[in-house]
This record gives sequence, structure tokens and C-alpha cells, in this order.
Amino acid sequence: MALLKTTKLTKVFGGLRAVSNVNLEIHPGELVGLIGPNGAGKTTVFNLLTGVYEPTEGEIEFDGKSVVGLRPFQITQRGIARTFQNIRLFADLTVLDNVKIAYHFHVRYGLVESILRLGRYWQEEAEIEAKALRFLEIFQLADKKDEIAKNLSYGEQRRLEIARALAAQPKLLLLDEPAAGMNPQETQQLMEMIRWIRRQFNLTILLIEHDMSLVMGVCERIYVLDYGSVIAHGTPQEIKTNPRVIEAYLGEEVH
Ligand SMILES: Nc1ncnc2c1ncn2[C@@H]1O[C@H](COP(=O)(O)OP(=O)(O)OP(=O)(O)O)[C@@H](O)[C@H]1O
Repeated sequence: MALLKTTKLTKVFGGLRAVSNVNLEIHPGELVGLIGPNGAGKTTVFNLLTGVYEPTEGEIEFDGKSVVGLRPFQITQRGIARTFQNIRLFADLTVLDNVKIAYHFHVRYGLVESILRLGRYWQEEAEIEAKALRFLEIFQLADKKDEIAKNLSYGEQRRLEIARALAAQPKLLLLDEPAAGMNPQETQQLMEMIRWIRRQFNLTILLIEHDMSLVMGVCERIYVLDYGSVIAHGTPQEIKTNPRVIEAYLGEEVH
């Protein structure tokens, strides 16, 4: 069964069909790319999947159930987490607190307990801290745990955003241009981290990316959007050689 399935997913802004009849099917454990020229509708698809926008038409099923109409936080609780094209961190909080915050979506302690700071509260706080530190280690940020997020380099902030998304314990991770602004060495490291976290956490990943070497190197399947519609989907090799894709988007970039 597909983990994520969209059927005729459509979003109209005024007269513009930003997303038009998009059918995606992503299976558990897959690492899938979503590519397309500027303005093709990629981020709008993410905004639909995460409840930022409601579809004008169409269905989104996640884990066998519709998520249409749910609020973003409810969708996070169902198991979809994301990062953003423009990094969104709590800029004035520490690196560690940025990750710990994501856990608080999942941890429940009663009001009285949290006020009185009784046993379970402290125990859970300690567990959260240990888990958050583990994510920081994976993303090579553990030694920066007490730094203020806005003081990190751009590449580090991108990695922190992924660490925070993972801390929400998603089944499906949506990455919006994770390598944007990174140099080739950072991009290479990021690819390895993405592969590793997928295996380690049994994750399913859908990523938007302009960096073709990243998309082609890391994804098993790719969907190509153009003017809101899927014009092709297939393996990286199939996409590279698809004349419609070359015409719409890839041009001379990929050989
Ligand atoms: N809230 C909105 N209101 C009106 N139009 C919008 C809105 N959000 C997106 N659009 C339009 O929808 C189309 C698709 O935009 P979207 O950001 O999804 O494309 P994209 O493929 O992610 O582009 P890019 O690669 O440049 O980020 C664009 O024409 C954009 O201007």
C-alpha cells in the first residue's frame, strides 16, 4: 500500500492552476524527487501535503486515510514533517532547544505535573534531551548545541532544520531544496546523511531540489512538474533521457 497517494490534486490561485491533477504514489521506504522549472508548483504541492493550503480539488491519502482539511499540526502528528525553502528556525533559541521543541508535539504531561515539575516531567525532559542530542550528532552539530541558531553557517542551519523535522518522528519527510546555498562538498555530505537517515529511521522521503547531481544521485524515482502538471515520472535514467523533460526543464544541464 502507498504511504502517500494524491489523486487529481489541484490548487487554483485566482485564475492560475498552480497544481493541476497531480497523481503521486509514494511507497514506504522510497526516496523520491520532485523537480521542475521555477514556478512549476513544487512548493505548492508541499503546502498542500502539509495542510498549509487546502486543495481546490483532489484527494490526499496518507497511511490509508485522507488528510485533506486537517491543520498543519494535525498532519505533523499523523507523521508528515517538512523543511522549508527559506529556512525557518527559532533564530534566537539555541541549537539544542530548536530540536527539543519538536519533541514537545509528541510528549504529554499533565498541567499539574508540568507546574510542579514532578517525576514524569523530569524523566521525559531528560529523554527528550538525549534524543535531541542524538540527532545533533547525526548532523554533526552536537558541538554547537549551545550556540544561538542564527549564528550557525547557512549549511549548518539547513542541517539543523532537518534534525528538527526528524525529531517530530515522521514517517514521511518532505525536504524543500535541502542543498540550496550549500557548496559541493556540503551537498555531498548532505546526500550521504539523507541516505543514512532514511535507512536508520525507516523513513520515506520526498525532496524538491534544483541541484541535479543531488536529485539524480540520491533519488530512486523522480516526478517532474511543469506548469502544475506531472509531465513525467520514472527512474533518474528515464528522466534524464525523457525528451519532454529535456524540453521543459533540463535543457543542457544533464547529459
Ligand atoms: N499563495 C499564492 N498565491 C498566488 N499564487 C501563488 C501562491 N503560491 C504560489 N503561487 C503561484 O503558483 C505557482 C507555483 O508556485 P510554487 O512556489 O509552487 O512553484 P515552485 O515549483 O516551488 O517554484 P520555485 O522552484 O521557484 O520555488 C507560481 O506561479 C506561483 O507564483
